[in-house]
Amino acid sequence: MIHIDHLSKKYTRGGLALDDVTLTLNEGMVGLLGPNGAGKSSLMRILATLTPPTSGEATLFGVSLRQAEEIRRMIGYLPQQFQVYPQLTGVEYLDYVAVMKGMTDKKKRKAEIEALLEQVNLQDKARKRVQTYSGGMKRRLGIAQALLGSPQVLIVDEPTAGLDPEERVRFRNLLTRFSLGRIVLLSTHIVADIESNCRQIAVLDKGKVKLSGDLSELQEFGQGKVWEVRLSESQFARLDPMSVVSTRPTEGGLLCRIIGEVPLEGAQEATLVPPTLEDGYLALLRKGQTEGATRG
Ligand SMILES: Nc1ncnc2c1ncn2[C@@H]1O[C@H](COP(=O)(O)OP(=O)(O)OP(=O)(O)O)[C@@H](O)[C@H]1O
Repeated sequence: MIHIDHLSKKYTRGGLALDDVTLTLNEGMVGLLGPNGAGKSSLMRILATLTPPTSGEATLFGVSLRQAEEIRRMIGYLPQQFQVYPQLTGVEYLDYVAVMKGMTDKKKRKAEIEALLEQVNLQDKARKRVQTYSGGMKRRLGIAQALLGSPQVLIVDEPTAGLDPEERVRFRNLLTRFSLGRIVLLSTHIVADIESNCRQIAVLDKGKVKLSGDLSELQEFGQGKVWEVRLSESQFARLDPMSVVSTRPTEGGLLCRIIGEVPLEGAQEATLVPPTLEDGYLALLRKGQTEGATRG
């Protein structure tokens, strides 16, 4: 279990990135969702002991962040900006990381690296220099290094950025298998990344926890707030773009899926529709902002 207790982070040259965050994260896959600048990376960097909190505390399976050495032995971490020395091959790099993680048995190290390369589908490129890798391949190497040593806690910051759809699915399945009996904390701003396999989610926005619970709670948040309406082009032009989820041209005008408390004035055929998870997320982010979909 991870306990995060009244954690705040204020950067010297910036505002409050985390504002009194309290969360309990259970075993399994945990999705950390939030828009750009919400504080996801800051929280992950703190949990990975790369930056200290300004105030507050956290424990990972009972170990305090202040015991940084012990925490580092327990975790695997994939940063958002993953950099590798380009002259190394994938295998050389993974071997180096494995040694740094204290894996002294050469034979075991080799076997684990080979297994991981297969899991992230990098066997063919493993003996080529990293400078010849595509962005997605580098990301997969990053995932492999985070998984080395089967850490109790895996912290992955936007791991699917730059992966093609096939690799995205492969990766989700890999993490789901890995999360049995462990905690995998995955940050993203793509709802689909957490939809199929996260038991628990936490939504951050502007450094604050907006919601912590299971997926159904997030979806529920959109209940009674999602409408399908047919609009003329001029009505559409007056809409607050933030409230429009999707638009489809039809014979009678534009069919729009809209998030708001009330249907639009003058709109034809406004129908309240069941929310998707993404609708719930968007409705949650809009909470506190100006409600209503029209500007006049
Ligand atoms: N080193 C830093 N110095 C100053 N401000 C920072 C620093 N790192 C992050 N911030 C600020 O802290 C806030 C939270 O940033 P953070 O990177 O944690 O958010 P995020 O949710 O990971 O965003 P994204 O999805 O865009 O990666 C932002 O306002 C950001 O500008």
